[in-house]
Amino acid sequence: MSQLIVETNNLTKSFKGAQAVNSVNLNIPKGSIYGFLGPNGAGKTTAIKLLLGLMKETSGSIQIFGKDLKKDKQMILRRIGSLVESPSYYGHLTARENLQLLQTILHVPKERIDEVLAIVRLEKDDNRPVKGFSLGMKQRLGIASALLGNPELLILDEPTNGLDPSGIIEIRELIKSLPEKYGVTVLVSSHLLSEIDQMATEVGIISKGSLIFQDSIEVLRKKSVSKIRIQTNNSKAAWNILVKEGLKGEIEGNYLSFKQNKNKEVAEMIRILVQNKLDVYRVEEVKRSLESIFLDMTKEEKSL
Ligand SMILES: Nc1ncnc2c1ncn2[C@@H]1O[C@H](COP(=O)(O)OP(=O)(O)OP(=O)(O)O)[C@@H](O)[C@H]1O
Repeated sequence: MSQLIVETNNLTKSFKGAQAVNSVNLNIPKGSIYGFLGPNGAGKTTAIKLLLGLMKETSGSIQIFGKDLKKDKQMILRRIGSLVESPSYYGHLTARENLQLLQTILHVPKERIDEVLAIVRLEKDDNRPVKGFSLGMKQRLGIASALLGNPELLILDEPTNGLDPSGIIEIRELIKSLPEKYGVTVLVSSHLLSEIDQMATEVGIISKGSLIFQDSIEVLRKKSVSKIRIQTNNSKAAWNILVKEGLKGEIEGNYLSFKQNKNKEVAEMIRILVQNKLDVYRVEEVKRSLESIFLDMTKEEKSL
């Protein structure tokens, strides 16, 4: 198993008895883009604040870079960059001036400012006051600030919230490039599955404080099993013939639907129907969308 950058053990945070984060075991592998997915109020921000030591857990423990957050907080936090809620900056100062302030606090070389401006593609706007920036540009400056200290782990809480479609694509592409180009592990939260689907390699789904799914994006995608729908000139007759041949299917309106979806099985079904003089109008593959899987998981709150 690959090395875990973040590992939590029964992490729990209660507010007046209500559990915002409930026995969560996060496993974030090194070099991954971990998509932390959940509807609004599910507990994402609370969990992230616990990882950043901004809040104290009620129970459980947090290991980051293989060290206990309670024991080695300063050392761990120095190796993390984060963007939680809106980025903070001075609007009357330029992007470069804002980064210079941070650079002196973090004691990183001046050249790092040009590097992070280039990573987030703000090098041409570096001398403009930030108050004139678009939301997407401000968000990119927030990510530049988070990257300034050369972090090994970058934590981004809903970084695309409030952005227009082109801003969303820019931020997504930027995040996707980070592990490979700069060796950073990324934890990114979102309430949109489509967002996570397009950038994450690992996924954790949180609902009402509990982690209900955690695995690779491929495993989540496999849950969208497909079925085959066939439309003929006589659904009932077609169904009778195929069932007699041992194929299990269902009638759905004008269509027959079958779980058999291997090429050979589909070809066999069509051959049987044609040999029995039925007209085959359409053969389609229907996939359950990831969106519907996510909705089912978060509605039923059952572990998968
Ligand atoms: N400081 C607090 N005091 C009391 N309750 C809180 C506090 N912070 C969060 N909560 C509650 O904890 C639960 C989880 O909230 P959290 O902000 O972590 O969710 P979230 O998944 O980040 O959602 P969103 O995307 O809307 O921010 C919510 O029910 C929220 O009301």
